[in-house]
Amino acid sequence: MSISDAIYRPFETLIRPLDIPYRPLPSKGPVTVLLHFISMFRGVLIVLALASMAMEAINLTIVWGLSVIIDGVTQKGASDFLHSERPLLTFLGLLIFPGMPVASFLTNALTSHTLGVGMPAAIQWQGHKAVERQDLAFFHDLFAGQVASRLSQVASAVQQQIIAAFQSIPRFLLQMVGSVILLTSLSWQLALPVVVWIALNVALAVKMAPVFAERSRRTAKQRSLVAGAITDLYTNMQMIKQFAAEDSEAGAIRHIIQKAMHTQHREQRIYRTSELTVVALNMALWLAMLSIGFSGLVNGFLTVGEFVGAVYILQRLSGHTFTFLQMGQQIFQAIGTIKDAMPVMTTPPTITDRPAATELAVRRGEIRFENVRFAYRSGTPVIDELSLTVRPGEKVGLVGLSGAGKTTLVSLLLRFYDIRDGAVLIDGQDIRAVTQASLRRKIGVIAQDVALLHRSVGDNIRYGRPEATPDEIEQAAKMARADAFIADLADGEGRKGYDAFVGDRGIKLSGCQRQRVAIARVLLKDAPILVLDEATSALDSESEAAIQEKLNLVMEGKTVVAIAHRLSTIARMDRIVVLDQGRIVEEGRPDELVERDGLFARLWKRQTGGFIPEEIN
Ligand SMILES: Nc1ncnc2c1ncn2[C@@H]1O[C@H](COP(=O)(O)OP(=O)(O)OP(=O)(O)O)[C@@H](O)[C@H]1O
Repeated sequence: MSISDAIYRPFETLIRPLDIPYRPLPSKGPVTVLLHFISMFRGVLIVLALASMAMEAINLTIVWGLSVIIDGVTQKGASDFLHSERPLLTFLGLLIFPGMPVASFLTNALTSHTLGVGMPAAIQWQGHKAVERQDLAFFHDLFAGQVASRLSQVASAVQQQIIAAFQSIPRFLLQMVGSVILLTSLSWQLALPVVVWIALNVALAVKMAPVFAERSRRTAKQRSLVAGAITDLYTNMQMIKQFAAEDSEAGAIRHIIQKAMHTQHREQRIYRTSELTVVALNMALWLAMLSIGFSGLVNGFLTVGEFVGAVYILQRLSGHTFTFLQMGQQIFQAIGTIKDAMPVMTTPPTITDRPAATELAVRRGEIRFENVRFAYRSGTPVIDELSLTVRPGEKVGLVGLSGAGKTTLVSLLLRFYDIRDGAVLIDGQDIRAVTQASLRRKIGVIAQDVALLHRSVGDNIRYGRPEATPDEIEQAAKMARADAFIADLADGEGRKGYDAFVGDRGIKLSGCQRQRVAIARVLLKDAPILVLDEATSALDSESEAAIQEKLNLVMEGKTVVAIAHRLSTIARMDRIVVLDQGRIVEEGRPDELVERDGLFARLWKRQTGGFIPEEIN
């Protein structure tokens, strides 16, 4: 172990932020959130407060010693004083060294190594655990960038302020009380203006606190709006460039930044005005103290040592009021930041596992929707009294006009939303009575907009089954016919094949290649139920034939619910269910439905080039 390890490791490992068990954040207000995090680190924070109070006590003792030395030397002469007061001088010397540097190192190491690193990590981790539990509707309502920026703003604001508070508040309080006591012991006439000055400062702080809090909250909100808008822009850069909308988007961002600046200016005005008030109070205190001091020297109720001591105390006290004021501002800024981020961190998730939730056991793979009614927040039912049984191993195609409720129905099966009335059952088990994780593990999804993470292709396929071996991954890729293009992949960092990164959301792969990766992923997952959300967009016939062939492979032996747009998929289904405004209006084999001259037949007839048109007149 190196010397540096021996010195710093204990501070670095004093708290292990990622091992602290998750506790839901209180939702009663920003102060309760601050207290929540304070309680997480209370031991270290108490030590920090004691260490910084020790530093202040040392400082005050040195000031007291200084006035005793000045008076002793003037009264007894230097050499007599040195002889008679040796123990006092030794004590003061030990305080200066090693007392002061040791207390200072301890405070700084706890502040920077232990809390400065550990606290934001813990806050970010706990915040992430809170966000991760949220249901999909939460993410639809917020910019992802805004969520991320709020979390990191909270992490940095909270840690800075908690540390500053524990380091400075006890120290400042001790300094005030100690200064008043010390001044009183020197001369009560000197202590009096300080007491009045403290009372006026406290009154100012109490008056300004709510104003600071409100202004800070507004600034934090504007700041996260800027971050959210910019993230939204960068995420959709391709679309923006397609419309050559860079200039108009820049105009919008400019407007948001301008607004944020305006809010910050308003906030800073309040702070500067309070600072000016504090300066005026300090000036008044200096004037009062100097007048009393000089008249004390002239009239003999003060010695030179007492006067020098008083000036030194005053100089530190008035200097620290600024630090204290700044800290007050920062604490309010932190409270504002927390207040703004509270909806992100403390909204209780609406979809949760019941305490007695069991693991979903799929033996046959039957899906049953029983009188299901569902509406998004807007209120009008999107699924209306719908009953449908998908037999084990059956392949059901959902067909209907855009907005009929097909995607919603599939989201309900995955329990992305909870239904208002009715039940969704898999092999007789209500999906609300089983854990969400076990439900989603049993359902493979191939969505029309294949989402890939910015990781290697291999890792994206492994997402289907995290414990899969490299051999199994390659096997799945081979079955999905993805192996050929994967072998040729290379990214900017020189990674090749399965290790090559795919770009944000898989942007570096073609649509067809993304589909194949998605198919390999689902093949690897090998879930008994498959949900297929087919793209409406046209594929060239060769790609379509290739994808269809792979889909056959994935669907084999599974219960399938497919949002089917392509004729080739529709034809392959055992049964077609036609939805209109959240209700089943027709169902049957594809050929039967063509015969029956209903909505499906109309959709079928209007097909051009093999795809169902989005709208019919
Ligand atoms: N997250 C959401 N919040 C609120 N309303 C939604 C949401 N998602 C869908 N809707 C609404 O619910 C209705 C049904 O939408 P859904 O996506 O289920 O239709 P769909 O049949 O899958 O359509 P498409 O074929 O165009 O994908 C639509 O009116 C839509 O506006």
